[in-house]
Amino acid sequence: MLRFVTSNAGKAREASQYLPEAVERVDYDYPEIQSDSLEAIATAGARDAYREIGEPVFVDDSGLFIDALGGFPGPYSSYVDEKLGIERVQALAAREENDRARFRTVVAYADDDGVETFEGTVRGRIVAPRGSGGFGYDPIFEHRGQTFAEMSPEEKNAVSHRGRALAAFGDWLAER
Ligand SMILES: O=c1nc[nH]c2c1ncn2[C@H]1C[C@H](O)[C@@H](COP(=O)(O)OP(=O)(O)OP(=O)(O)O)O1
Ligand SMILES: [Mg+2]
Repeated sequence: MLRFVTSNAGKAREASQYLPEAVERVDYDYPEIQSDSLEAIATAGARDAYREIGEPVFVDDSGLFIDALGGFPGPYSSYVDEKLGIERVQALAAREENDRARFRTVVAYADDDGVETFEGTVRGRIVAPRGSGGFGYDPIFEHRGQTFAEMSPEEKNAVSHRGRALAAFGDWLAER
């Protein structure tokens, strides 16, 4: 059994696919360090959560990086979603000519041997909100003509940043 430490139910729903063991969500909001690096944030979070919970755990730190805005909101995606909301982020992006963006996830797994990280990226475009599935920025992120909020969870996982990071994590778990 794998423990996924996250305050985000949407992440937890997507996490069981690709992993060779059952996933149990631990709803603990570990302190997030401030950094430009998702790797650094996820690594510190996994270490902290492992210390707190006393069992092997993994965490997921993700962000939306908009090319024309220098990668904003990036590692601050959660804060910006909370303070501005996705419609205002989309409005900022709509003022630019270049609508390209990428989502990134870093999964960090911590146990007695230390921390291992796994990365996933997907490229897309920022569009006016469409769709009712998914969570967070999904309605404004379009990949091959569909927003992530217009995809089923399986369709999103098959192409998403999180799906790719989880697949790499799953391969590592299966081989270790
Ligand atoms: O697949 C995704 N599709 C759309 N939006 C997403 C996705 N993945 C993360 N997001 C949003 C959620 C949060 O606003 C920010 C990441 O912040 P991040 O700190 O990683 O997540 P969180 O604070 O919601 O949960 P946690 O307790 O695991 O830290 O980007
Ligand atoms: Mg967070």
